[in-house]
Amino acid sequence: MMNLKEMFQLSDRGAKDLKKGIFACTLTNLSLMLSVVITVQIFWEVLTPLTGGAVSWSKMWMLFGAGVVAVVIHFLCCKNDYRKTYVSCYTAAEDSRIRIAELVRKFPMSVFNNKDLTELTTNMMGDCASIEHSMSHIVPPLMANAISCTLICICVMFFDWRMGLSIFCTLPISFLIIFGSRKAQERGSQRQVKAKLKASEEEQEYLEGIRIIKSCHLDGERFSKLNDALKDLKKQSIHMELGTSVFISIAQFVLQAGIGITVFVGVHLLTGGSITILPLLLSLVIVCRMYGPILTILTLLPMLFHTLVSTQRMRELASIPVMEGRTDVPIPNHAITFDHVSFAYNKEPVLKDVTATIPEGKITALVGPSGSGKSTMSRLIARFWDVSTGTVKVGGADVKTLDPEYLMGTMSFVFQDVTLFNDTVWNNIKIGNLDATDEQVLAAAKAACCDEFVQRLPEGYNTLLGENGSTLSGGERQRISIARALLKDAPIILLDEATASLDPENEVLIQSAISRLIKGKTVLVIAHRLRTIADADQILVLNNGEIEESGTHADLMAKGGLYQRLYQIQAKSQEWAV
Ligand SMILES: Nc1ncnc2c1ncn2[C@@H]1O[C@H](COP(=O)(O)OP(=O)(O)OP(=O)(O)O)[C@@H](O)[C@H]1O
Repeated sequence: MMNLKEMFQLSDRGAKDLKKGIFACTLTNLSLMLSVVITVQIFWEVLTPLTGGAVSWSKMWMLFGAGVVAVVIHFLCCKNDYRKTYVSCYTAAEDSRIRIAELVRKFPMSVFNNKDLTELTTNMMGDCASIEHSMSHIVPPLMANAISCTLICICVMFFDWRMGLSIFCTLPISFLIIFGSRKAQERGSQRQVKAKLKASEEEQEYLEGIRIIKSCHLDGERFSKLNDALKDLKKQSIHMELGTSVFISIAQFVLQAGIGITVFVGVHLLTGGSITILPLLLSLVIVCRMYGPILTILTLLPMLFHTLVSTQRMRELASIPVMEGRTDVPIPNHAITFDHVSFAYNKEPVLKDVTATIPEGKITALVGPSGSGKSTMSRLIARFWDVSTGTVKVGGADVKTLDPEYLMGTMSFVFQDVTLFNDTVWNNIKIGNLDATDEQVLAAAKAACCDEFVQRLPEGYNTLLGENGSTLSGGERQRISIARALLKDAPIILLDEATASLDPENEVLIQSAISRLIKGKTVLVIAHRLRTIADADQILVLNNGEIEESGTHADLMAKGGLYQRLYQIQAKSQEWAV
């Protein structure tokens, strides 16, 4: 049988806290029964004149006093229950979210090809929220009610087994109805979760593409896709709720038939002289008090089944193999080698038997037609993906054996599509090296030609950049990413040159920033504008996943092959005018 930790994908701390929450909730439930017992005693005392006796006021005062103590005990139990339950649920949700975030960091990029970001966001936020809700509002009351009901059931059985049987005889049938419908309820939950994912995906696509939608008048078509997804979500949610409520209602109806049975059996036993009025009274109070928690259990169980669908998805996420490797392998130099490397994202080969060396401290340019595999080569160096055959080595160490974060410590990336965080300019630069001093951050910003445009921003380096730095121009964003790389000061630089034509001023600034960045480093530059790499120490020409030519600019121009053709086409294109 699965334990709580496994069932809800909790950390050790989360499982321990959940047990504490259940214990506290059980105490609260039992403390409530104290007042029931005292109420029955008071009734009994009040009814004494009916049996020819007299009310004992000293006993009555004692019972009132006990009632006040019972209320105080119940209040203290509730307080403890709230504290334990809510601390445990929010701590567990925090642990789960952090664990998923750490897992995601270690996933190979192939995972992101099969899973989109909406699904991961749903895992991180939706599923964790569902577990958070279960741990606060479902599991502790469910378990506590089950424990306290069992204890009370045992006590009642000892007190009078016939009354006990009549109170609880409908219970097994109600539970059978709920458990018997579990598969159907889970299917409903899965369909609802699927519809939720689809709706989130459509919403995200709609919002991200809003500019294209407006400019191309796609409002009707794109909106109808979103509309359909939202309608389906509504339909699945209603089906799920209605499907569940049918079973809950039947189970509750069956359970409440127990009240009639208790009254019937009680009166029968009383008139037959088998019991006195006190056990009958006690049974009636218990049946009224007990059915509340049992009805709650019947309602909470389907919610628990729903949560278990979420935890199953988290279990699947946790079972994806992460990229691991060693951190104690020395990397004595920073030359990079490709040794008979072949690679495919899916079935179609993208790199075919590539063998090449990117020498230490030199600039190697990678050129070739679009889709020839240039970016793929740089991704394999950084171990974003693992090669299918052959080896990629950095400083003689096979990157497949290295821990991805350890490997990443040796290199800096400057991509075309710069990712900026919704934070200040300063913090966006500092991401390159969180241990850098203020002087170092400022020096990197100046060397990357950022200082001048940052000074013009309303709050300088403290200006918030907005989501993905949407307030900056392409050239400014690229300069921030160069400043990050300068700050990181890694020995290997992987540079993806901007394809978008920059204005001459920006281009000069970026070129000068890049020259500072690459000084003395092992550089692999993916070049789109061939004139910028004429001085590279080595140029590798990729075509259709194979290295077709290599040499210096002069060698390749003299050879008259693909490089020369590409160079001439670009030179011609610069003469074009609109
Ligand atoms: N994540 C991915 N999943 C599947 N296929 C991919 C993925 N990334 C790239 N490809 C495919 O691999 C091939 C090589 O892509 P790559 O980005 O390496 O080419 P490139 O030479 O850098 O192109 P460009 O100059 O246009 O940026 C292309 O056919 C592309 O469609």
